[in-house]
Amino acid sequence: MDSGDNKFNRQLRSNLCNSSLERKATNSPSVIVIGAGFAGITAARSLHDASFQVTLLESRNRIGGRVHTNYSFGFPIDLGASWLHGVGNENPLASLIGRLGLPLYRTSGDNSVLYDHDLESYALYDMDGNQVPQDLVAKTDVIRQEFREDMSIQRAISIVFERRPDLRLEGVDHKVLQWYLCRMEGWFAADADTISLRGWDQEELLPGGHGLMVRGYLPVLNTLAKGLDIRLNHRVTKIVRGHSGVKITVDDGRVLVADAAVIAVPLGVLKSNSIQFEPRLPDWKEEAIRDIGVGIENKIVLHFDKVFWPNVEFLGIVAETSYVCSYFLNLHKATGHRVLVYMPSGQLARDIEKMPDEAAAKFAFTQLQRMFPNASEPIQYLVSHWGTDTNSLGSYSYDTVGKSHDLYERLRIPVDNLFFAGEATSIDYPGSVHGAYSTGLMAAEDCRMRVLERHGELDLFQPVMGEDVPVSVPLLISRL
Ligand SMILES: Cc1cc2nc3c(=O)[nH]c(=O)nc-3n(C[C@H](O)[C@H](O)[C@H](O)COP(=O)(O)OP(=O)(O)OC[C@H]3O[C@@H](n4cnc5c(N)ncnc54)[C@H](O)[C@@H]3O)c2cc1C
Repeated sequence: MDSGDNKFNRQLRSNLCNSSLERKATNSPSVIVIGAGFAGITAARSLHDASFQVTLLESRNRIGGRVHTNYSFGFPIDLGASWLHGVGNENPLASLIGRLGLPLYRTSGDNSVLYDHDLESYALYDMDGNQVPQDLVAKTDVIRQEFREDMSIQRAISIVFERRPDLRLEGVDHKVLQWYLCRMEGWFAADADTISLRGWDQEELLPGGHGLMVRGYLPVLNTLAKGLDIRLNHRVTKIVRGHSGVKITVDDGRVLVADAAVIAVPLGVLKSNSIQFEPRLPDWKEEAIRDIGVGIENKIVLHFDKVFWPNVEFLGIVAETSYVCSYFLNLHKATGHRVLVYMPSGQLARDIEKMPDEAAAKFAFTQLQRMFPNASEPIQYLVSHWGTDTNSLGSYSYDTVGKSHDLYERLRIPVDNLFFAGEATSIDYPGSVHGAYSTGLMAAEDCRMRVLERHGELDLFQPVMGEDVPVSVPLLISRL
């Protein structure tokens, strides 16, 4: 009987006759990295520096993925990630950003309201002077301990209110609570009725607060990508693995082969099954792909010719439901540019993504007019589409109700000579740039070890770049 491996080798040999097949003719181990976002570029950089032959395949006509610095206003605007979460040496990206001398604008302290997705630093008081949400948080935590089954945050809050009607908020207090929920939904890019109570405040936050990348994230990416063999407009459609290598098919029919592959495409893309795996991925991997949530957050960026709003970091509208609440990031305070960024998430983001860009910009402007009836019309706008873009199909991952946080680790674990990277493979920092970066380093190291073990050449190659590079230049942070 023919073993799967023999079949695979025969197939490879026959493909060598195919003019559309490419393989590099050198002896060093070869790796194909799929997806030139932060994770993929980091993995490719690391393996390249460890003397591997690396080819990086990217479906878009640009690098960066969910990091996308746009210059059409004449200055940098990040349409995807814009904050470094955890502005301190513990952040794996700190040394690189510090060496590049890129300035950061800290928008908050560690426990500020802005990023307090676990609701704990509320400063909301009821008419009697009680700090209501603190109590709400404590009671919500009791619900978590009491119920063995996981539930959504929204369900937990309603149980608290059923038991303690005195905690129910009325009038503006209720609306302000909805606004905080709206902020929390922004953090997870998902609605409160889908966010897991168990996972909700379990995320590890690095110390140092949150710093906006004032000049955009692109310079960091460009530095990591320097000198790499990056093939843009190469959408991978099929991945075949066997003991002797991997065979990767691109949408124009070309086939590339290598010793191993690092898969660094977004979780939303894996969920869509637009990449065929042969043989199929194991059940535990498919379950992880299915069960980790992917949320949506978008940015509608409005550029004005004059400033008509107050000099605060965030502007918000409170309302009866979190869906109707909204908030704008004031980039003028951080960068000096006359720009406000509207950031809808969850269902609202999904609904807005169905609109043409002009209507979406108008919608955001209408929200602004509710605060400033005399607001002048924007002179330019930009609208992101992270939910419907086939290259992302979502903004970032989050814990859904009843699913274990270990799924992130399952998504990361290699399958034969396939290694997985990307924000959704980070058990410590999912949904972040530094999480994606760390997983790129990890996948590269796993790949290097496994491939060299197989080649019996573990001593011949340099280790991939580690996270413990000394920080020689401090971060440039305004508002310390
Ligand atoms: C609106 C928004 C705001 C955010 N804000 C922040 C923030 O302030 N701070 C923060 O830390 N994080 C933030 N994030 C999250 C952060 O951007 C992501 O966690 C991180 O960039 C993900 O990197 P990645 O390499 O895992 O994936 P990606 O950056 O998505 O890279 C994957 C790459 O794979 C490519 N690809 C897809 N399909 C294929 C295919 N079939 N073949 C080849 N290539 C393919 C894609 O084009 C993409 O380039 C934000 C995200 C969004 C969307």
